Amino acid sequence: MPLVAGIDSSTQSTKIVVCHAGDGTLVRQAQAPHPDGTEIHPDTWWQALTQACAGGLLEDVAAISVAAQQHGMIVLDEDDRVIRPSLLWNDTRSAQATEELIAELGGPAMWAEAVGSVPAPSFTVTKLRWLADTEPEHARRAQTVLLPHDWITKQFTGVAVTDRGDASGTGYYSASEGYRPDLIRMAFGRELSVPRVAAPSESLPRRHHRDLFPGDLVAAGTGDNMAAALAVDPQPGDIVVSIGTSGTAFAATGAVPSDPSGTIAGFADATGQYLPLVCTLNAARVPEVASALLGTRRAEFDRLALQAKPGAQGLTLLPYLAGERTPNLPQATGHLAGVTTDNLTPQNLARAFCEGMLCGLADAVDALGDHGVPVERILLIGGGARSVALRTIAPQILQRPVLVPEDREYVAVGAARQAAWALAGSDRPPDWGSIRGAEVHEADPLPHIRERYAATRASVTFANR
Ligand SMILES: Nc1ncnc2c1ncn2[C@@H]1O[C@H](COP(=O)(O)OP(=O)(O)O)[C@@H](O)[C@H]1O
Ligand SMILES: O=C(CO)[C@@H](O)[C@H](O)COP(=O)(O)O
Repeated sequence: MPLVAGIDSSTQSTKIVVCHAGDGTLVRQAQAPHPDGTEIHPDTWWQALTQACAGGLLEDVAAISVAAQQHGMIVLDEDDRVIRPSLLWNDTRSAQATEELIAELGGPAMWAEAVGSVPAPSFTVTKLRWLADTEPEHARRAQTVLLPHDWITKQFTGVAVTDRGDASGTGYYSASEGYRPDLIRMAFGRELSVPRVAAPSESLPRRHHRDLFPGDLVAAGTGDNMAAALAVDPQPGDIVVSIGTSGTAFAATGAVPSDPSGTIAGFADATGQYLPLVCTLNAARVPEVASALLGTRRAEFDRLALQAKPGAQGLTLLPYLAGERTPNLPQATGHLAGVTTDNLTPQNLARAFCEGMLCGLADAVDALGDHGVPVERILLIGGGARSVALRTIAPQILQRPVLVPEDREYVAVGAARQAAWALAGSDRPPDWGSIRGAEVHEADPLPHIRERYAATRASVTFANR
């Protein structure tokens, strides 16, 4: 049976899985870390990819596909050289540019109508405005704008190609109408060259880096959330919640809900359908920060959080440690509220950091429900899904059964499935059995924790950072 590989170049690391093309059986995998920061030179991703491929990881692989963190802006000059490090999805310095662009098109509803989403500072279009305003010399040299997965794919194929899923996060691409060069002009002052949008199962010839990947075919690739959807194949009623650097909640739908409030991004998926998605900036790193403060390893942190009573005796965290995208508070900081002489224990602190982060995701799930997306159960993935504390507390806060599929790098698996689809040349992706071996977590919902979280948020005035 031929082998295929999926590459996930996400915020914190590059992960690669090699699978059987026919049924998705995992054969081997590798990963390499990325440095911290909200601005990264693409060469760094290439170094991590090369490191993960060491020892012939891709040597007998027939087709590969690259999925990557969405939205990052990579600008190339006329010789296809990277002009400056990429501003990532979690870089909030284009907040002012975002406000300006929303107003210039006539308000949020006009954006939702034009491209399916109201831009947040994550979106590429806002970073283009920031570049034009702040670094005119770099802007002057820019000829092409790419996303992270486009750039990595180009290293193998030599051509600038993207897919509708990742393109739908730029802010200048409409899943129904294609590119909107007028919006690039509006943001940047002139047009830029953009990658061709490949069909979902298209394959491209590999032209470069035979040393890393001797096989012939490269699939179109996609954004990391779109690849995760391809891996777990959410059915009607399933909401995928991913706890990575970002927290995301999304569903696969035939039609996209148009949300002029900007809470729900109207992304396209990697198959020809849609992926309405809510994204927070603060997810796995929230408990990580508390764990570092407490000097605990992960298992010990989880034990502490589960020793505390639900509600952490009133300790409430608003988890906006990195600013926030949903709700739209790019300059916000985190708040720990309700501290008393009795409740500031390591157990309560651990629990409050888990609960606060999950309350943000519960709001995200509710937003999808409020816009008509059926919400019956949660499929929990991402690095944070490995935490016993988060798995246990999630059904209490998300107030639905939580299924945790077997421990896999689902973004990389989805990319591998896209590679298998391109290799097969079939109408539909091959059946890989999606969420095999899922563990089901159920618990009585604890709405009072969310009510206190909402009341705390309503009581806080968010100062600038
Ligand atoms: N066992 C675990 N318990 C809690 N968090 C974990 C565990 N394993 C990994 N993580 C967290 O998962 C995060 C990485 O998740 P991942 O989905 O790979 O992120 P990204 O896609 O943003 O690079 C890290 O912040 C790490 O702390
Ligand atoms: O911006 C979004 C979604 O719109 C993020 O979900 C990024 O795509 C980064 O994902 P992770 O690396 O955190 O998984």
